[in-house]
Amino acid sequence: MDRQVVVGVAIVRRGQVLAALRAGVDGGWEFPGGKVEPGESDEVAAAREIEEELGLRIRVGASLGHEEPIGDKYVLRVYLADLVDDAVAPVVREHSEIRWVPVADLHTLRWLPADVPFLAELRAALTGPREG
Ligand SMILES: Nc1nc2c([nH]c(=O)n2[C@H]2C[C@H](O)[C@@H](COP(=O)(O)OP(=O)(O)OP(=O)(O)O)O2)c(=O)[nH]1
Repeated sequence: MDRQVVVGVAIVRRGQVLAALRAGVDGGWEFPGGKVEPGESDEVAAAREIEEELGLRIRVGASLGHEEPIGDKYVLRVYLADLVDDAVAPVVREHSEIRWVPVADLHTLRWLPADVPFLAELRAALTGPREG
C-alpha cells in the first residue's frame, strides 16, 4: 500500500518561520499541517489544515523538494507558504505552543525526527546560495 502523505507547512513571515509544538510523549516541534485526504492535492490539504489549526489563510508555494518517511505508513512533504494577510495573528487551536522563529535559529528547537532533514533545505530556500 502507498504511504499516506502528510504535508507540513513552513509559513514564512518577515524572515521568521512558524513552528508548532505537538504535545505528548511523541511530541516535538513540527511544521503545522496534517494528512492529505483522498482526492485532495497537497496544496489544498495544506491550506485546509492551516485554516483549521491556526485560523490563517495562506498562499502555498514550492515544495522543499524531498520527502521523508514517518514510520512505515506516512511520508512527510514540506511546502513553503506565506500569509494572505500579514497582519492576521495565528490562533492556537491544536498545538501546545507556537513560535515565530528566525530562520537562523530553527535548528535550536527539538523537532520531530522526520522534520530535521528539512531544516537545511528551508534555510537554503530562504537565504539563497552563499557567495564564495
Ligand atoms: N503536521 C505534521 N505532522 C508531522 C510532522 N512531522 C511528523 O513526523 N508528523 C507526524 C505526526 C503525526 O503522526 C502525522 C500527522 O498527523 P496529524 O495529526 O497532523 O494529521 P491530521 O491533522 O490529518 O490528523 P487526523 O485527522 O488524522 O487525526 O505526521 C510535521 O512537521 N507536521
